[in-house]
Amino acid sequence: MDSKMEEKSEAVLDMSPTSTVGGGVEDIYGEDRATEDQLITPWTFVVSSGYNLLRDPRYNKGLAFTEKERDVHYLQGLLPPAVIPQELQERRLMQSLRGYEVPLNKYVVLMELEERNERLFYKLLIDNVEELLPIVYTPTVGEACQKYGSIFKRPQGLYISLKEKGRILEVLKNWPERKIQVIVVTDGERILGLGDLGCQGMGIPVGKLALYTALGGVRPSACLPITIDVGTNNEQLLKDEFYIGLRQKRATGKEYYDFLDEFMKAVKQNYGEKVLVQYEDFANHNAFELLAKYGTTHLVFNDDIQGTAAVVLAGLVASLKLLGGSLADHTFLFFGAGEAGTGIAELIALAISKKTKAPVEEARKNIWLVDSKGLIVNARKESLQAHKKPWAHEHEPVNNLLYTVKAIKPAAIIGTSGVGQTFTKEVIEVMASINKRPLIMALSNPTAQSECTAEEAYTWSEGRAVFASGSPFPPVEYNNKLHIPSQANNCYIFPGFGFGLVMAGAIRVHNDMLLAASEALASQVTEEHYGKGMIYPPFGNIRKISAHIAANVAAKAYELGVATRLPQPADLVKYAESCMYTPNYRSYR
Ligand SMILES: O=C([O-])CC(=O)C(=O)O
Ligand SMILES: [Mg+2]
Repeated sequence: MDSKMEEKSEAVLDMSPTSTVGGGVEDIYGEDRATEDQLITPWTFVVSSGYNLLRDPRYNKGLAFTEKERDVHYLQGLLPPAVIPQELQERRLMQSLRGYEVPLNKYVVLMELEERNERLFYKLLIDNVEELLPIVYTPTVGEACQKYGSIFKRPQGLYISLKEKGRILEVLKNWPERKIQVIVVTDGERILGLGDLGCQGMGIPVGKLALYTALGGVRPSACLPITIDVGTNNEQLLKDEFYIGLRQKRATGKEYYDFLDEFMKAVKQNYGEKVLVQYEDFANHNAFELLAKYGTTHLVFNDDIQGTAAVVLAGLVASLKLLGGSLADHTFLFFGAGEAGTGIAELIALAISKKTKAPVEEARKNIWLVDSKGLIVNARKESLQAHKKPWAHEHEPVNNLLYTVKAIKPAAIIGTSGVGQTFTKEVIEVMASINKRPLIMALSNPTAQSECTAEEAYTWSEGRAVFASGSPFPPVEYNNKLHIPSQANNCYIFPGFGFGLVMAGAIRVHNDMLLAASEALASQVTEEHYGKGMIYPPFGNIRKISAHIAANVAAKAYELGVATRLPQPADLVKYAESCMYTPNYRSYR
């Protein structure tokens, strides 16, 4: 970049209230204030018609355009004569989708549909959520990220790479929508349990935001997927001729944090205080720091730390119906002490402390964590990362999961390590010998990273396990009884949680909102579900569940004084339902 350009790009960032150039009220894009040498984006809005209308995924209806619409919008001749309703389009597409055996092919077909006809895509997703969730989300989305370079067709979100350093605000302005409510951002360093996938991690923000709309009701145009590309340490990708990202090792330290700081500032400048930034699949060594750093200045939420925590806490609370006792009566053992492990552990401790009025430090004592070096104990405290230190309890060192289970005798083992097949037959058998109903949570994603399968958990515990996993498993018949595994995945929480924040115009996230979301989810599990061994409600009702979560979260935001949309609606559940995006076609004048 030459020095003149640099000057300009710095100038564009200088839109502080102290700038000497005047600006109109709510001149959030700096267009009024800009001087001649400052850069702005020349926006135009056009009415779509004819061929362009068919190519516009937001408004395209394909063969569902009525005769009148075809007349008025210059579509005659551009479509075959048949006019078919959306329901028939849906039926036809589901039939063709079911014809594909390979899940990745289904993924590609669905993404193409999203690119072609957005409302039809969401109609399919909402009406067939249980069938399509494993395609647009874990496990298939993991494979899609691994092969993203080969299946890439069109960008579905914003790529912000180190090449754009100093110009991130301009890059944000290249996105065609201005009224963004939710951003999901990754830097691709820890995609599910698959590790560093660099720029190809984009599949995750795209998938998460599809669920924001389908499960939570946030309108698609208000969602923005972002991948921050600071390089990758994945040698295989660096050598892959089809890799779509920067071919360099990851930037770290000051360079990384300065870049993220520019991003966070640009986001606030461009979209204001109320845009939600959801951090997704960052590596542990950055995730905690980013959340702590921006939690006090921005509306940020880390799905892997906080979303997973709220979901798992809900499942634990629900499981008490099957296990008996209260949270404070049980011992929990985590295998994996990263974002998910410590995030869940901390929220359990907070929930116990609120209930028993004991200090959080006291509540932590029945919660044990194992990392790659073994049980986290006091003797290791000096060398532990900050997020692990609160979990160092007094115990002799143990560096094997089986021995740890024997020593700690937990009611639940919760796998959050990203390493598959670690809950062995011996581990489950010991859990079953200690507990009448051992709670086994194999949370790592995608399926191959699961600590054990549902079938293994039921078989090895002779049908007594209460089982939940991060990625879906089919029901298992054991001893003539059908066991229905639960899917303890953060997608139960984040869509409703984010929707609640947006609804209330919240400007900060608070732990009490996580507890509120968790309670709302647990309250949706019924006796019928318990009877089948389930500790989460089925996904079929997810929009209703999301409305309850959103309402509880919004209520908490109002109570805490961080809601800006006033006055508070009288019935928040009804209000949430009434605000949700619906995918049926609209009629065009
Ligand atoms: O994406 C999912 O399925 C859950 C999640 O956040 C992760 O595993 O990182
Ligand atoms: Mg994640």
